[in-house]
Amino acid sequence: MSGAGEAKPMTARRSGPLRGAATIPGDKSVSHRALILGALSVGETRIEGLLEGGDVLDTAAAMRAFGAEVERVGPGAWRVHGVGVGGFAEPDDVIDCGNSGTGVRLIMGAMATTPIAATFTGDASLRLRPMGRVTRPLSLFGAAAHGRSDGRLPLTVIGAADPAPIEYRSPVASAQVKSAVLLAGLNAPGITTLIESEPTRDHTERMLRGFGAEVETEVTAAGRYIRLVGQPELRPASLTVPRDPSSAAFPVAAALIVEGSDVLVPGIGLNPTRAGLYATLREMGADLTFENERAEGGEPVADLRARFSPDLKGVETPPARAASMIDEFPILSVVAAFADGRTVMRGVKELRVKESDRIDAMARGLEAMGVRVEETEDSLTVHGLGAGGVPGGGVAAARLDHRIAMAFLCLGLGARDGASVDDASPIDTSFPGFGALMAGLGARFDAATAAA
Ligand SMILES: O=C(O)C1=C[C@@H](OP(=O)(O)O)[C@@H](O)[C@H](O)C1
Ligand SMILES: C=C(OP(=O)(O)O)C(=O)O
Repeated sequence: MSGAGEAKPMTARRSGPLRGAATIPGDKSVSHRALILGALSVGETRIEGLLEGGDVLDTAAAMRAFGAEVERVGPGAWRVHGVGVGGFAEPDDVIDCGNSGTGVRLIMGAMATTPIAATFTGDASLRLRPMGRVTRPLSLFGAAAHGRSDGRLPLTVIGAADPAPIEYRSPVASAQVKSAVLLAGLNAPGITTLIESEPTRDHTERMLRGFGAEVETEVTAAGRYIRLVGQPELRPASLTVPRDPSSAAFPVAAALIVEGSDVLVPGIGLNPTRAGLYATLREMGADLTFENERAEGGEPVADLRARFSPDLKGVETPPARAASMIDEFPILSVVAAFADGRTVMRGVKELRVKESDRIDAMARGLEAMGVRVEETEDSLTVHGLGAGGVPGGGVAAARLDHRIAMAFLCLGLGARDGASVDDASPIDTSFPGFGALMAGLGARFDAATAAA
């Protein structure tokens, strides 16, 4: 869905207490992988709790274009009839991955070792994002990629007819790069090895095992060696997608900064490779508890409870933690504005190549709300104003970035004069129903830009 829709300006007013339980949609990372691995297995996969946001719906459409049967059988309930490893058909049109870096990069990996060609595109945000990080390792399997300069979309991948397995050390801490290499390795004979220096989210490895592939991870002083045995026959699976911790972060953060709040978000995925925000919030002094810790669908989950936290303190987040909270820095920056003292986020240059340059988007938006910030290429510092101390009243540019839009709407709920975003429409890519869910807790969003 790459058409530029109409912008939807939105304003959040300063809110009374947020209270109640909030049902968060399914995890976006797990949802993409469930559709792709379902399409690569032989037979019928059943998925419950699939995220029905724009990004994942684009991946579902792409899997159909490569020949899988993908059918919605009820709310969040999907059926995928796969074509098997190496069984992808050549799509007869361009694959449009909309706003989704995960979608396009994982699908390029999944088709790169099958002798077919596919052309990929996306919306104005995705067309600016670097694809060379994926096409470079895919070329080592024997695939070719022809795109715009700097590997930008639109881009055509010609899959390798006679793929050879590779050993590849990822130069960036990226689960998308890792996953693209592992998915390509599925159709290469022998062992494909991906080495990462920092752990990144491991949903691909977990789910590949669940579909019957042999994947082992060895942690050494030289890095994490992830080895996949190629050309398995993937068995279809029945899986339930955990609720998305990256989406849960928004109502949780809003509860921490709005006086009198007490919010429960049940059944949230708490895979340690995703949980860095929650560790950070606790270090800041957040009143955050984890109840009913359990395992669901191969992933650890818990019920999170967040209460208003008037005594938050600024902290430093170390580079080694960045990957485990990479999508949460926008909302952490908002919480940091309501803390006492400085919060310094280090090792975050990957934020510059997300749906927007998130360091710049947060810095300019926070300044518009009366918050002082400093940035370097690789860090963001927010000078907190304490509980109730954020003036707000500005308009933040969302820049086609769902997380920037949600972060500033949450800020408005705790700021003296509220906050506006110029376009809330990207929110549907990852968190359909965000406005209704927040309204259910007591938040007020108006469809207009009130601030000047
Ligand atoms: O693999 C995934 O599902 C994702 C990996 C991360 O991207 P990078 O791999 O680029 O860090 C993250 O930002 C994205 O939202 C989802
Ligand atoms: C970076 C994100 O997604 P993607 O890379 O899949 O576009 C995100 O959801 O914050």
